[in-house]
Amino acid sequence: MMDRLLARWPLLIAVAFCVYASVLLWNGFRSQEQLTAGAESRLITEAQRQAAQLGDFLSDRRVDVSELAESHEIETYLTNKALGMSLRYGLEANLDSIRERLSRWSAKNIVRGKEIYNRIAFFDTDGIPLAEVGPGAGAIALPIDIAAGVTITFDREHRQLVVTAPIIRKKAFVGAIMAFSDISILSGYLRSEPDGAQMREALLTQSGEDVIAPEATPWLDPALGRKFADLPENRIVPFAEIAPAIHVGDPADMVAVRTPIPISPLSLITIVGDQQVYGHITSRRLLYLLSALPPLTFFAAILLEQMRRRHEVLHARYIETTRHSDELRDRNSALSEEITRRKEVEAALRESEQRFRKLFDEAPLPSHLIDPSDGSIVDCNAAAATMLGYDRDSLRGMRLMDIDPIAQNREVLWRAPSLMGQSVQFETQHQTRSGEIHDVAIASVPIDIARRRLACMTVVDITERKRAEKRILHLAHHDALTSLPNRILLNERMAEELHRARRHGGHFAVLCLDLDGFKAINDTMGHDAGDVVLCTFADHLRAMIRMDELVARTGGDEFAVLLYNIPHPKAAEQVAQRLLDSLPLSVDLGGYSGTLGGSIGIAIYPEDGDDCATLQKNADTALYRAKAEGKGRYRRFESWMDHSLAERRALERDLRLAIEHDEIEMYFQPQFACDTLQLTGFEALVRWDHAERGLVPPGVFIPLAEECGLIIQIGRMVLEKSCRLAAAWRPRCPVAVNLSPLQFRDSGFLSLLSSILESTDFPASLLELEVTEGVLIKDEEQALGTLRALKELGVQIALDDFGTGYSGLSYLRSFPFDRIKIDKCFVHAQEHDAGTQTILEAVLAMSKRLNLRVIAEGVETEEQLAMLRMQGCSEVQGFLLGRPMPASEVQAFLMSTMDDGERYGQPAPALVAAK
Ligand SMILES: Nc1nc2c(ncn2[C@@H]2O[C@H](COP(=O)(O)O[C@H]3[C@@H](O)[C@H](n4cnc5c(=O)[nH]c(N)nc54)O[C@@H]3COP(=O)(O)O)[C@@H](O)[C@H]2O)c(=O)[nH]1
Repeated sequence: MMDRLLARWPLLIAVAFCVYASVLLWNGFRSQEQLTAGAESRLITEAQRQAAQLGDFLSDRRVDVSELAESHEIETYLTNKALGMSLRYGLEANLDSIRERLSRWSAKNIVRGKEIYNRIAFFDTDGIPLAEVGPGAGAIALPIDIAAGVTITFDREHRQLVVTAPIIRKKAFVGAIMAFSDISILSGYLRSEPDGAQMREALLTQSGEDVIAPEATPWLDPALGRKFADLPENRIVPFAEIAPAIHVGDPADMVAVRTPIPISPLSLITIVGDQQVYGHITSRRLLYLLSALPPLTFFAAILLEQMRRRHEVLHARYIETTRHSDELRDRNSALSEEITRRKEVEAALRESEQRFRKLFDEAPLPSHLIDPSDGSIVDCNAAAATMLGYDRDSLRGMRLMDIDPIAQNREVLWRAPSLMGQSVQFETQHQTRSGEIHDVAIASVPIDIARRRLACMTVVDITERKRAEKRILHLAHHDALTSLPNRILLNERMAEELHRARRHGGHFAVLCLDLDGFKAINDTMGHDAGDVVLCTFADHLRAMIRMDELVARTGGDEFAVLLYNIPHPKAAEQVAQRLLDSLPLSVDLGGYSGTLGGSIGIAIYPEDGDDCATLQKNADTALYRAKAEGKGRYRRFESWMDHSLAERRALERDLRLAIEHDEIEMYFQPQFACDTLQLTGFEALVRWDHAERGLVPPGVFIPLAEECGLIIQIGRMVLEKSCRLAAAWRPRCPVAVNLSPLQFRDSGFLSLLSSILESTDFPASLLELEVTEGVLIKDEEQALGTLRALKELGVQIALDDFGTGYSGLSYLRSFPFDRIKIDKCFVHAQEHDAGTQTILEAVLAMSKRLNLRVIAEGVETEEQLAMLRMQGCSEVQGFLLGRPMPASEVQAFLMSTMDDGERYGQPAPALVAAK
């Protein structure tokens, strides 16, 4: 900023000078004004003083004439006349004395040696002179303005001043005294400086027609008198304004002023050279000239500044032009190099084009040359023509959209990039001449041929890959058995719905369904039957749930329903109720017809969870609750249900402590031969007597231990204790130990078992391991291997809980079981359900054929025992015959049984065999 200002220093100085000069000029103008006013005032005062002198002279004349009119001679005459005195004998004498008086008086009024008055006369009321001195002029014109008193008038004809004093007696005009003076008497008072002097004076009558001056007054032409008479009083007027044509010296340099002379009809005209008035004052012209100086300086500075700027611009342009010409020279040489290089490149390009043409034509992959500006097929190779079923010439005239039905949708993928010379890859579809659609992958590269920017599109037929992808995608998101969406798709849809609900609000619900009774069918009727059941139930669900809602299979017999954007939470419960109302579902399994029930757990967003995992977990918790409350019902998740989770954690903690402190005890429940009721062995069952919780049933803590892995430790302890205790019993007696799936699959289990058998010295043949179907279903091959290895150790193997799991009768054939254990629910159900009875009979018949022993557990009544006997069951276990007892009581029980041997008949085969 400062630099820019400093660069303009001439302009700044000019501005400063202008300001300074303007102030000086302003002051000059002001003092010139004051001096002019002073000079003019002096001239006017001088003129007024001169006019006052003349006025005084005239005033004296009035007094003179007035005194005459008052003189006693006239008084006497008038009195005598009034008394009727005759002219001859008296009045004439009076008139003589008046004449004498007039004569005396005239002789007395002398100026510059000359009598002032030419004539003095006493007139009667008719204007007839009664007495007079001086040359007579006859009567005067009447009337006289008596109200005006003594007046001074100008007699044009005789160029004389007339002083008239009317004589009034008793308010009546009785005569007048009039004195006549040559006007030259006044001009004697006027100043005139004819020899080049500047000031001149003249008198002018009111009308301006008469001029009184001491000399010839060419400057006061009577023709101009009117103009002079009209001049404003006591105002200085340039002479040139009044009489431009009159030359008195230089009229342009003269000024005039009119000053009225008191008590007379005359004005004093004074003209003065303006040099005389304003001579000592700076010329206005000079001041005006000087006042032009600042703006001129300013404009000159601006001009200089503009010239400076222009110079700067021109200088900059000069430098720029020099630089450009240098650049131009450099570019010219670069251009000629470029031209040479381009020629070389063009030659190489031509060669490359020829090579490309050959490659393109003979390429095994279909290829098209497309003009991206209009999508026309410029060329294609033989492979492309073959693939599409056209000849090459026909294809050349077509457009891409003629062979690509969705080309328009794909245009955005390739057109603009191709126009900009970019390579792109995209997938689309091509239609053959016969209408067949192929999925294709296109690799498009830009290519310039004959100065045209083209896209070379190489086509790969991916129809098969697409089909496979679709299949894989479907399989990844759907259950292979029922074709329902699987858990993955459920999770995806749930995540989408969660996103929607979070943004726009609203509710959605997850319903978890579990089939009641499925396991029994699966176990007894086999996997194929189970599959039919699952498919039937899936179809039923699909039919019950709206098309726009999602039904998924999430596990074995577990299903889920996703209800999108439900209007209110109750809607989910209504759907659940409608589903339950549609159950139980009848299934026809080739001769056997059964029914399927279900339980439902509901979780609703956002009340029951605000993320997918929580909602699913809570729906599962609610399902668990529904089943725990008796199946065939729905439950919506409630927060207290979560408390059971907290409770579960506390239980886990206590269980760990119990294992640590060896608080887990062994109980043993006796087993008997069904027909003789002779003791055949014991089942080892754990008991946990908690200091505060009391007796915690294994049905509670064993599943928990399985979930948290503690079952490995408990199982080892149970096995070890059972073998150790049983080894001490006499007589030796078989003991069945429950083996959890986790233990079964534990890689160290076989060596653990061997070492326990060895350390406890318990015969392997007396040990029976009870396994459930759960150990088999995951990996049948491995399970079979483990079972065979166990058999090689010499232990017995029983299939526990038969009828409640997934397995069917086929398992009995495939795996080396020694005994199967019919679950207590079958034992209880057979009493009033003919179907269960039939299944039981079939199982027993098949076991017999396979030479398998069958033990039925949960026998509580004589009726149940009787039925089992009737059906040919080999062994029984149940509260009717003996409850689980502490280890400490087993030996006594064993002894009593032996003592009471007759009551129970012969020992069961196993016991016998053990002996
Ligand atoms: N892996 C292990 N599992 C074990 C072990 N100890 C027990 N368990 C399993 O816990 C479940 C419940 O066992 P429990 O409460 O001990 O019940 C057993 C019997 O008391 C009960 N039973 C026997 N007779 C009757 C009867 O007449 N009525 C009736 N209501 N219940 C009766 O049956 C259970 C024995 O079942 P099972 O093993 O299937 O033969 C249970 O599943 C046990 O397996 C262990 O050490 N390891």
